[in-house]
Amino acid sequence: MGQRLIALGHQNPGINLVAALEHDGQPKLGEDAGAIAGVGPIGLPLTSKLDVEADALIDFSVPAGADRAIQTCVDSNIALVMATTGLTDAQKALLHEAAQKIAIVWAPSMSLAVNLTMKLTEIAAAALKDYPGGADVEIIERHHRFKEDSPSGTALKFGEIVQSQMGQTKEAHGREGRPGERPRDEIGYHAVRVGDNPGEHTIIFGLLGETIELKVGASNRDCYANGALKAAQYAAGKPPGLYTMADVLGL
Ligand SMILES: NC(=O)C1=CN([C@@H]2O[C@H](COP(=O)(O)OP(=O)(O)OC[C@H]3O[C@@H](n4cnc5c(N)ncnc54)[C@H](OP(=O)(O)O)[C@@H]3O)[C@@H](O)[C@H]2O)C=CC1
Ligand SMILES: O=C(O)C1=N[C@H](C(=O)O)C[C@H](O)C1
Repeated sequence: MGQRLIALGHQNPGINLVAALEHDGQPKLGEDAGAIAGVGPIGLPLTSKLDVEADALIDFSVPAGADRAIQTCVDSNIALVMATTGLTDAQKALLHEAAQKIAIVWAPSMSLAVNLTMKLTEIAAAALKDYPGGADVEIIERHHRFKEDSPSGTALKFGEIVQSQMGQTKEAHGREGRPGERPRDEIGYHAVRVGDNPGEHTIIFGLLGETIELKVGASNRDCYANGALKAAQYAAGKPPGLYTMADVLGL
């Protein structure tokens, strides 16, 4: 994601890239970030410390990196776009705390199509919450083989949206053996890891007699990078608070 952020940020006239950050142990520190991202040298060496003025920082890294990103933004009083998934409960609490001091856009998916599908999911879940006989909700996600967290942050967010409307109390992560009849008040999650898939989510509402499926998929990762750049523009200069991609996109 870092490489696409650099490439698309460099091409975007509304963005001025001032630093490209990596962790202390990254062997490419000092190399030009544009060259690494495939757009040719842009005069920004990969660095592990933010030592220039900036309006916003975008974090696509790992949970350990997210901690440092939050601290850097609070210390430097700059806006944060938190795109990293798989955060611990303690890190989520830290984000809420930091949002008292700085503007933070926090979303498991920066994609317009995904965030719009979240709205559609909310509508479907609200409409089906009292459906006679019950509606079974299953969420299937597919991602590339390199993904470290499962299920995806986006799948969990879809589940949260469904749960907020329909009130399910149980979760199932895959099924095997003889788990028996499916409880009505369960959300099922299924994480598929295949090749270089940039991300697909399907939310199934299964009724007796018919089925609704909401499906959203990326063709490449630029939807996430462009969304994150838009979120940075939105958050720069905003008062402290926790903002969503729905805020950024006006959904
Ligand atoms: N919100 C959204 O729209 C999206 C979110 N994501 C999320 O973003 C995150 C990154 O995804 P992706 O780019 O595919 O992952 P990658 O593994 O390709 O990149 C992770 C980057 O973080 C670096 N890193 C590793 N350890 C640390 C550390 N301790 N501190 C700081 N940086 C570190 C890695 O460096 P090194 O190469 O040396 O290991 C690498 O550059 C994931 O959580 C993913 O789920 C992804 C796409 C969209
Ligand atoms: O790791 C990825 O690739 C992605 N991660 C995010 C997630 O966990 O939801 C968003 C997107 O689906 C791509």
